[in-house]
Amino acid sequence: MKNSITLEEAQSLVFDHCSLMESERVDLKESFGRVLFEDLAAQENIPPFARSPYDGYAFRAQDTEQASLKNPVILSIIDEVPAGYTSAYTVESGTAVKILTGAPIPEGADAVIKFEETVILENQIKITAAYQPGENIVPAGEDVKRGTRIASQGTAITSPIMGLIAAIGQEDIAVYKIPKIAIISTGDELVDISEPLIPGKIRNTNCYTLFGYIQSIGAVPLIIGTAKDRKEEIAALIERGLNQADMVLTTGGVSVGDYDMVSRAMEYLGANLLYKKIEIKPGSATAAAVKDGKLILGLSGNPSAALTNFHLVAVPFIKKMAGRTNYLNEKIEVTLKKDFKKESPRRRFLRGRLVFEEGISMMEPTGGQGNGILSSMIGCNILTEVPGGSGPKRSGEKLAAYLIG
Ligand SMILES: Nc1nc2c(c(=O)[nH]1)N[C@H]1C(S)=C(S)[C@@H](COP(=O)(O)OP(=O)(O)OC[C@H]3O[C@@H](n4cnc5c(N)ncnc54)[C@H](O)[C@@H]3O)O[C@H]1N2
Ligand code: MOO
Repeated sequence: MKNSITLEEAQSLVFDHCSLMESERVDLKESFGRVLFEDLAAQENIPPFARSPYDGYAFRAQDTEQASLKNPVILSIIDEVPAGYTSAYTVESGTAVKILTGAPIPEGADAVIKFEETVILENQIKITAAYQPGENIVPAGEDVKRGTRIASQGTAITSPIMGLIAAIGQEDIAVYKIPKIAIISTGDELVDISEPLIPGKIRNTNCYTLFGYIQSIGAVPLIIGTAKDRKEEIAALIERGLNQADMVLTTGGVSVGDYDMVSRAMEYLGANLLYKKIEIKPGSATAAAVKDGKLILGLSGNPSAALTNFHLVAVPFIKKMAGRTNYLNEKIEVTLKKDFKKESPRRRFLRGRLVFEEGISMMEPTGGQGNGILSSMIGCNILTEVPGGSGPKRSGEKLAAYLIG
């Protein structure tokens, strides 16, 4: 077991114990946000045939080689092809087929003229300019060529990917199963929303905040319950969580106090403790263990300490387990919009919002930075890093930040 490690060491220790979810097949309509278990390639060209992007006439470009205002070319209309149909005729020299937007280019034709650019005579059209082969023709495979990869394994399915899956005619897709995440709250002081708030007690907020965040990353939260500060009670709930879910999150009871029982409960269960304490602020109070191949991550009771760890350790882990190949928080550079007056003897993460001002990425703090403050998580979409050993930071200074969510 390691004590007091860096964030990166903690991430690498938990990633080493990450088993990817198995696969299942889902209907296309159920696939939004699911993670692809297979590479998707186009078996056919999209679109499948060369088509007209305009309402007009299809003809042979060669017929118009000498065409000009003074020397117009007259072509006979031999057929009409609306979208959804094909023409039975072959366009020979001197002929044209009336074509509607989206219809396949008839055999023999290699150019299209828009209605408004022709003079329409009875059963004939007049063309007064030369057209090049391929002009006004959308080739087969313009969007995606046969054999091209549309999306890779490990990608979360987005709306355009859904559309392209439809384009290749796949009704169902292999995806990773959705991970279930157990949430356990610990602390004698906690009461749930339905219970009276008697002196000395506080409402359990962590459980609901985590519930929402877990849903927001496409995993399924399971509230297992609240344990008093007794290692046996916590261990029993962790055991239940391990039986029902793919990973267990606890909150509270991970610091050094007499009642901080979570790591003791992990040991009591026979779990393999990976680490205690990460060198970050907030969120140093934490512990991680593995049992039955599943991760048990002990988060702090303090809401922002818990959420800093959640976003920097638990979320990448859950995304990785869910099959995502892009599971790490994206790192960007931001300019501080306001001073941060405190010193940071230890590496610190500030809660804020990414805003753009005159093209510059700025960090606007979302509120108080104390480790017990939850309200500054509202609107927070980046955690900005103040390196350990820093003095106060002034507005205008540039810092690294991690996108969360
Ligand atoms: N002597 C020391 N004391 C503390 C240290 C230390 O290094 N030496 N570290 C402090 C830091 S930093 C933190 S963070 C906390 C971590 O404490 P725990 O993670 O063990 O959490 P608790 O003590 O159980 O609770 C802390 C705080 O959060 C409230 N809480 C707990 N659960 C919930 C919940 N589900 N919803 C809302 N709020 C919750 C709890 O009532 C406490 O106020 O330790 C410091 N102490
Ligand atoms: O140790 Mo606390 O978890 O930094 O805020």
